[in-house]
Order: sequence, then structure tokens, then C-alpha cells
Amino acid sequence: MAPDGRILLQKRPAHTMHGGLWEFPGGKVDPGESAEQAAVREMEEELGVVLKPEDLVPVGFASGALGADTEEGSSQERSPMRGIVILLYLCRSWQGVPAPREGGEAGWFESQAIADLAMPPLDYPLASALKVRLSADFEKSHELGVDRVRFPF
Ligand SMILES: Nc1nc2c([nH]c(=O)n2[C@H]2C[C@H](O)[C@@H](COP(=O)(O)OP(=O)(O)OP(=O)(O)O)O2)c(=O)[nH]1
Repeated sequence: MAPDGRILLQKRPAHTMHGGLWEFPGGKVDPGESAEQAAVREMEEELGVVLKPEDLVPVGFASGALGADTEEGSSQERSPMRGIVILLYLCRSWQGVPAPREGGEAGWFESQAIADLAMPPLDYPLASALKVRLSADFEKSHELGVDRVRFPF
């Protein structure tokens, strides 16, 4: 999240599952990694920015069937279902300027605009969890008289 409250999302490459849809940046956890280590690694690999694991604030999670709403998903329905759980973290500080390294597209969005984007199914509940979290942060900063967090809803 940028200091002005905008959130970075990236567009999934056209040829992949959910291709062309906007998603929260991230990727799969490798064996032996924690979720936070995976997030730090993926942000460096995909966007060229360095995050500290301690700067990651858990926001929420979403779970469902892998590839739901896709052709891949419907073919998987005939085999044992493979589940997917996505964890969303908020990070307000990093080193470097985020830019897609793998030829994709990234964009900064006002948080209230995210739910109007075309996204894979699990990114919608993640966007709702983010909205709740930012709202709580705003209320808290308001109570404390701190004008640290912009709340655009
Ligand atoms: N963001 C998101 N991904 C989803 C949803 N449903 C679903 O099956 N997926 C899949 C797409 C991807 O295969 C996987 C996310 O892994 P990923 O971000 O590492 O994407 P990827 O497999 O295309 O990339 P990579 O591992 O080759 O780098 O989860 C969803 O609702 N949101």
C-alpha cells in the first residue's frame, strides 16, 4: 500500500489460468518456506522490491477450489478436488520501485475501486477483508488523532 492509500495489483499473464484478470501480487509457497518468506521472495521476483517479513500485516484469507470458474477447474472437478488458500498481507514499506519483471502489467488502485476490477474469484473476498482492515485502521488513527491513514470510502 502506497502512502496515499493506493494498492498495487498486477494483471495475470494472458496465457495463464485467470489470464488478463487483476490480482493481489503473490505466488505459491515453496516447500520449507513460511508464508511470509514466500511473500517476500515473490515480491522480489515479480516486482523487484525488497520487503521485510516483519512489515507484513496479515489482513485475511480466502479459500476455494483451484481453478474454480475456469476450464481447468471444470476438468479438475472430475478428479479429486484440489483446494487453494490465499493469504493476504498488507505492506506499507519496501525498498525499490515496483515494476513487473515478468513482462506483465501492474497498477495502483484506490482501495474502493478494487472490487470493480475483473479479478479471479478469491480476490473479491480478499478485497473485502482489505476494506475492513483499512476501515479499522482509519477508525483507530482517528481515535488517536493521527492522520496517518487515508480512508477513501
Ligand atoms: N489470485 C488468484 N489465483 C487463483 C484463484 N483461483 C485459482 O485457482 N488461482 C490459481 C491461479 C494460479 O495457478 C495460482 C496462484 O499461483 P501464482 O500466483 O503463483 O500463479 P501462477 O501459477 O500462474 O504463477 P507461477 O507459480 O508460475 O509463478 O492460484 C483466485 O481466485 N485468485
